Amino acid sequence: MAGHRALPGDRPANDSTDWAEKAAIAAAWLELNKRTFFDHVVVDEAQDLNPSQLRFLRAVVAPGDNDLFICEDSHQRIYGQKVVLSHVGIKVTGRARSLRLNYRTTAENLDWAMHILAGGDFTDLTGEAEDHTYHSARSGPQPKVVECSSMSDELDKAAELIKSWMPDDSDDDGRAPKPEAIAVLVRDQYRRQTVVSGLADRGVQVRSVDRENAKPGMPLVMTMHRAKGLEFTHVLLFGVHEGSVPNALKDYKSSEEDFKDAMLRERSLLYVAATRARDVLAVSWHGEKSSLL
Ligand SMILES: Nc1ncnc2c1ncn2[C@@H]1O[C@H](COP(=O)(O)OP(=O)(O)OP(=O)(O)O)[C@@H](O)[C@H]1O
Repeated sequence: MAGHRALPGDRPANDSTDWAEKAAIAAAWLELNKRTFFDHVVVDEAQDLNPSQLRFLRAVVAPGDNDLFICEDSHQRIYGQKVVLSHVGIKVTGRARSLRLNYRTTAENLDWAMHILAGGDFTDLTGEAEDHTYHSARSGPQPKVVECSSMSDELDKAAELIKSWMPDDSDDDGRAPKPEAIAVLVRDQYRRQTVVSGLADRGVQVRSVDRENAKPGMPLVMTMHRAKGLEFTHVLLFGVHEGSVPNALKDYKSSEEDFKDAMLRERSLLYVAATRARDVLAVSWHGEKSSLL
């Protein structure tokens, strides 16, 4: 079994090639020399791998029963471009299965999150259109939608919400959330800093989380990208306004195809962020409401 994690922050291992190029070179070497190193490889979050990384994974494992086990969710593709597995030599025809039951979040939160996906045109790694229907057997409150008049107002409302979510000393029935199970998710590091200091000014101490593991004891503030794969009992999506989520995407305006794909990733980012909430979800913005909402 092998593990590989590709993150946007991956830096070139030396000055000449980046990780995608290394994967392409390694795949070509393995194919040319007819070498494999593993009998079985399990891949998670495969929607975020690029073609050369997938080609490398195909090349490094010996063809046989259960050689490659790939988990992917095209709705959570927040990095990279669309890939079709058959184009990189991975044949899955007739062997792919869709999982539709969400164990994490409530039906109310899931419905809200699926509504964001509904405007997108998603395809899975087999190249088939992906439908947006998931189910949850759990239920809870409707997501809270908080329109604010200014940044200061949005921070005031965020502080109120977090205080109301914080465990009360008198709670001893075990149902109060742990502080670190409360998260504020923001678009970028700049907004993260604004939220951390704005909440501190309002008497709410929170912990900013970057690459390190989150420590317990305080609510957490992190980017939506950083929250991928994590879950919290309470989540506030802060600053969901036009120009933030979706981002301005100025770099993609020259090609319609690239722009559409970048917009799909923005949709996925908001979907990923919303589905981090197990129980309680709130979303706030000021200015122009996000067109994805
Ligand atoms: N069969 C199950 N019964 C009860 N709870 C489950 C079951 N499977 C998963 N869960 C719970 O659902 C949540 C999500 O599970 P998991 O992280 O494995 O899903 P995932 O598909 O990797 O999520 P994502 O990709 O959205 O981060 C976790 O809290 C996990 O404990």
